[in-house]
Amino acid sequence: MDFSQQVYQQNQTVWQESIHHPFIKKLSDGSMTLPTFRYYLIQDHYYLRDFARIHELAADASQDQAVKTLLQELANSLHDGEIATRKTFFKELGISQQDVVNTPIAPTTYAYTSHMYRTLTQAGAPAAIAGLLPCAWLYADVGASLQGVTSPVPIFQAWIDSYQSDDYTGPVAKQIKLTDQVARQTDATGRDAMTKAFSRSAYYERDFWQMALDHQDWQ
Ligand SMILES: Cc1ncc(CN)c(N)n1
Repeated sequence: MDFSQQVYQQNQTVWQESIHHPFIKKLSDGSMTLPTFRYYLIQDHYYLRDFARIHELAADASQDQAVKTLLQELANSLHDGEIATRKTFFKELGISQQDVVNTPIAPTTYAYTSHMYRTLTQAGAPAAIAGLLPCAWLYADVGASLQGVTSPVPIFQAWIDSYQSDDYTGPVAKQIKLTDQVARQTDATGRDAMTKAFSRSAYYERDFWQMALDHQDWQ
């Protein structure tokens, strides 16, 4: 069985807790408050900046030219796709640069991004690549789970649409293939580090939704 399928199956409990999380329910039925959505978007702004940066750093750290090229491509598609879409959400909701500056990174965002940097520096590019995968893949699954659902709040629906589009799901398929390719080129110790990185990211993905509902802070 491919590495991706193996870790996907191993992490189904936490994965399904994400897909069925009250945050997703509130987005799709329109009951989420705008302050909660704004909180999520600002934390996700911090997250996506580091997420893109880790693609670039993993590309630099990778020995294989094809892997480097694909990671760079994925970083570019993040900037042109998801990060660009978020700029339109910020505009629509009137979230300014000053609002971002005034909002500290929250504990779960801090822990999740720190986990990805730590994985890269301590376990290397293959584990970092595995740690990036739940982020991409889970949101595609969330999008798929909401096919046929229309949120009554247009900006929530725009968020849902963005994870159902081919522009999003195309790169995800490439990222799954890339992770499997890297796993095949990695020894058992390296694959063990990849497995841990994937599981920890899946865990933080679920906690990210809860962080937003709780408006988590450092108190
Ligand atoms: C925390 C998180 N995880 C995943 C995604 C989807 N790339 C995201 N925007 N934010």
